[in-house]
Amino acid sequence: MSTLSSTASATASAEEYVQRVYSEVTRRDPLEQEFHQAVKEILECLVPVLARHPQYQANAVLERLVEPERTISFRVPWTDDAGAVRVNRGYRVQFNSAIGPYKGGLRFHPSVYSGIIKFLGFEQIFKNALTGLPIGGGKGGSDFDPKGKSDREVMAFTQSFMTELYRHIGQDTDIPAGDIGVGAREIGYMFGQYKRIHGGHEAGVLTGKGLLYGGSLARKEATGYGLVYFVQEMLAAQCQNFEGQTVVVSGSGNVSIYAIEKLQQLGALVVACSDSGGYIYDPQGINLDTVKRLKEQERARISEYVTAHPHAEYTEGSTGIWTIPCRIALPCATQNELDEDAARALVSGGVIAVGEGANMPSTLPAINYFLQQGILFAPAKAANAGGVAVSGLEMSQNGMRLSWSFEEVDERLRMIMKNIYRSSVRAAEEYDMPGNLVAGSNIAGFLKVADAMLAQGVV
Ligand SMILES: NC(=O)C1=CN([C@@H]2O[C@H](COP(=O)(O)OP(=O)(O)OC[C@H]3O[C@@H](n4cnc5c(N)ncnc54)[C@H](O)[C@@H]3O)[C@@H](O)[C@H]2O)C=CC1
Ligand SMILES: O=C(O)CCC(=O)C(=O)O
Repeated sequence: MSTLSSTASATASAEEYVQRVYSEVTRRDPLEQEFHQAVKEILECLVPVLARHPQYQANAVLERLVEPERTISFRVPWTDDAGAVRVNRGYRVQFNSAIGPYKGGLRFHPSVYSGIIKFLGFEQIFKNALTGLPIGGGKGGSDFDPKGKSDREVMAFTQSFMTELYRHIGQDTDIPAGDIGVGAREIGYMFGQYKRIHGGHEAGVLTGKGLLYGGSLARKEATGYGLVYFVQEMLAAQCQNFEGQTVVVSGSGNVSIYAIEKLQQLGALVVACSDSGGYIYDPQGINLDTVKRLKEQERARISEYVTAHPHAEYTEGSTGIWTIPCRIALPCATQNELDEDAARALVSGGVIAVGEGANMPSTLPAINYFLQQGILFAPAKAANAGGVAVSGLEMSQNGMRLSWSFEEVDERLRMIMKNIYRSSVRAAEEYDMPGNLVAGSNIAGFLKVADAMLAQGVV
């Protein structure tokens, strides 16, 4: 066979393999749509890798990758302020430990079900591999809604959640952290309960802890800052930077707030942000002190921003934010918040770069549209890996019983984001998709995990 026809037949066989694995995923768990979407995006990028390296198919690497090593689901009973007993469902998916202990956040949001936790856990495997740190992939959470709950109710829920979760986690087995609805308050209550049940001060069992009891400086800032560092690399490769650029950032939680902070430090004009109720547009530039006060202290709605800044506008409904003309857009709220219509609106509005701070914020048609239009696109797995990377650094500090300065952690974060950018660019080039960081990051993450799996035999 000529080289050309043997390459074509290897590609056809890899395509058929990917299709078979994907069909099996959808057949086994037909309702887990977000998980299907995450699997589809990755598997499609892997065709050239599988064609070039038949050992992955021969050893059923994909079949093993899409099946979590362990899935835990449990009852979480707690008592509300009126004395009524409430019951939520808790989850922890321990997806893949080929390169280290399971690592990934906990999400508390009413939309949580197995499909959300599995998509997040699956993404986490490759993201964690990209950081270069020895951490495997996992994720967890609950359909508990912290919105409108008193501190006492949140404490009662989180203590009950940890009363079951504690037996499945540990500093060398599985290390949870925060995600949507889980911040410093929730991590603090969970750490207290873990310590009480388990005994001893096992600092490395959770990350995102408060600075007084084993947390790392710069963990709070890490995902947002890391996202901006990644996009900075992508812009620099085109001789561009953030100075004077108009930026739209969705969400107003942990990731968004610290992305906005770093953007403003770098001279960008951030004109909009949002929450699940709607978005604010402030042509003079978002006042971050007001957003921090509303979101970090008062747990208020973003609509209240206009009380302090009457020249700004509030619009109900969060998706309209993408119709605001801007040069750079950073979706930092939630999955599938940016669809193809939104992508078209952004391109019409002059966007040159999109960086994903949230996990899977863009739908597949939106991603394809950006790529077709030549928009610089920083995919979540690579661009938002700064949070888990600094969680890994928090674990290192806990293990060594010391604390690094903010500057030291921030510098390490900057280097990690630079390395993720470079390895994604390199992998895209090696597989003939130059500039496609979606393919590059999926391939670079996959190769590390797949080779570690091969080295460890059929487990
Ligand atoms: N916290 C972290 O270190 C990391 C978070 N992420 C991802 O970043 C995203 C945001 O997470 P966090 O900031 O930690 O959560 P958070 O709970 O601090 O904030 C979430 C924000 O998104 C808003 N939101 C929720 N649904 C929305 C919608 N449909 N439209 C507009 N706004 C909406 C909420 O009102 C809130 O302002 C999630 O996708 C999460 O998985 C990714 C990597 C690390
Ligand atoms: O810091 C961590 O361990 C997890 C962060 C996270 O959940 C994510 O990267 O999506």
